[in-house]
Amino acid sequence: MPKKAKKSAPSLSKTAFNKVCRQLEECIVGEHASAAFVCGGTIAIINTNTASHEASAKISKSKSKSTLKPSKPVTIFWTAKNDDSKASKLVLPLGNSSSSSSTDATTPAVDRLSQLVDDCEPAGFGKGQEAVMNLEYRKAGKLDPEQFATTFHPADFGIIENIEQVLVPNLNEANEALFTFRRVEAELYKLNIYSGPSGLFKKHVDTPRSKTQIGSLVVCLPSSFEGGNLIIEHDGKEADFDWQVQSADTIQWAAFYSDCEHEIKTITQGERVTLTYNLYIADALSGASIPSSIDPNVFPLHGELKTILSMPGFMKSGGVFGIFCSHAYPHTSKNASALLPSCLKGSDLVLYAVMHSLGMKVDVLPVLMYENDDDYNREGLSDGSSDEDTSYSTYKSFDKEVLVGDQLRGEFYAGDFYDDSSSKIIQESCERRVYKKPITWITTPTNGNEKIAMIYGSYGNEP
Ligand SMILES: O=C(O)CCC(=O)C(=O)O
Ligand SMILES: [Fe+2]
Repeated sequence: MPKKAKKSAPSLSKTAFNKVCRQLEECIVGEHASAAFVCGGTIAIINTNTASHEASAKISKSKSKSTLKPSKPVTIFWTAKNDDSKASKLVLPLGNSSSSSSTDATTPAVDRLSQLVDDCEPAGFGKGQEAVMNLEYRKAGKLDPEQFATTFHPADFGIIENIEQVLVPNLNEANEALFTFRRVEAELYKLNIYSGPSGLFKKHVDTPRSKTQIGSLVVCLPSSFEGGNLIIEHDGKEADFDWQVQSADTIQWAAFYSDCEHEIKTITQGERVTLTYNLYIADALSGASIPSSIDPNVFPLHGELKTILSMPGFMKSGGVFGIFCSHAYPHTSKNASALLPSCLKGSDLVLYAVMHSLGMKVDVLPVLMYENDDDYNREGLSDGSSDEDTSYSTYKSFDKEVLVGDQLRGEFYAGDFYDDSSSKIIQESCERRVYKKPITWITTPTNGNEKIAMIYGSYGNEP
């Protein structure tokens, strides 16, 4: 038995190192797989003919979705296209007793709904930089927010708080704020009507209107329709909001991160009337910040990572891990790096918080070049004999190098770097912007990452 007691464990062999990295990868991929990217619920309408406490009782017994207070019927006011001196008014759901109290009670409610449909303009979408109108891709009507008013506001029903809890949680380490306290602000964006038998909106992402935009909220007003499922995808997972069954008498809503690809299946009958809102990250109003009690160490990932990182000999002399984000971010503005940690979504936020709480320094950086090569997922080959620290960057070997920028910034884009015709100055300044330390890549971009890049180049709800 060797007498000499070792002061520290030897570095891991390549084989052992790869094994640990694979474990790390599994934990992170598991976190990506379990993270939420949507939330939603329903709000019953108080039937003004029955006592409201009956309605409330009925709702509180209904399933786990949203069991918030019921809503009064929703009124929409707009100016008629042909007669802008005349304000039109419609109450949904149709046939609710309160609709007969309207000023133009002589017009049947169902005709006023048809009038609203007629007064909408056709809704376009964006294909790359271009505004496009293509009824095969999107068939819907729209009113801009300055063209209508509504009595509905999502904040009245706790929807904003629901969204904050699921999509924008505040994670604090032992009461020490990781980020400034985050709130969600909803900005009314459009009224849309998708009409049977052929209304639809094919796969797209919601084009970020600002660097703090994090998601979209769709509120489906009570109006009977068939079809029209809203399907939202992320990272191979799918959420299917089937609103047709309760469409006639319920408000139904869904919120999701705006980089998640989504579509509206064909509306085969009726009118699917929605209010859409852009969701932004906003700092707490002064004095309004409630310290979060969600500590990153509650996540299973925390324990798993801690075990891995404390393995004797693992990355003994330090190093850099590379992990691909699960979501896309608007990151080209000048203050993107200051904003980004607090705009992180889903599993990216959890990873950031967990790693930070384990004492790691975490940066969010842009990937400037990544080639999807057949060989990219191959683990570094190893003869199992090396004890060298320098072998660390070989867990994943990418055939083409993955280029990472040294920070997020407005003037940075990959084209700078690759354009052969670029002047020397541009190339030199790009050279300085590339992250220089060797990176041990733990994950590969998921299907989603690559698809997102493509989608952003193609279909958005705006150019
Ligand atoms: O109406 C919906 O369900 C979603 C609408 C939508 O995706 C959009 O307006 O961009
Ligand atoms: Fe959309």
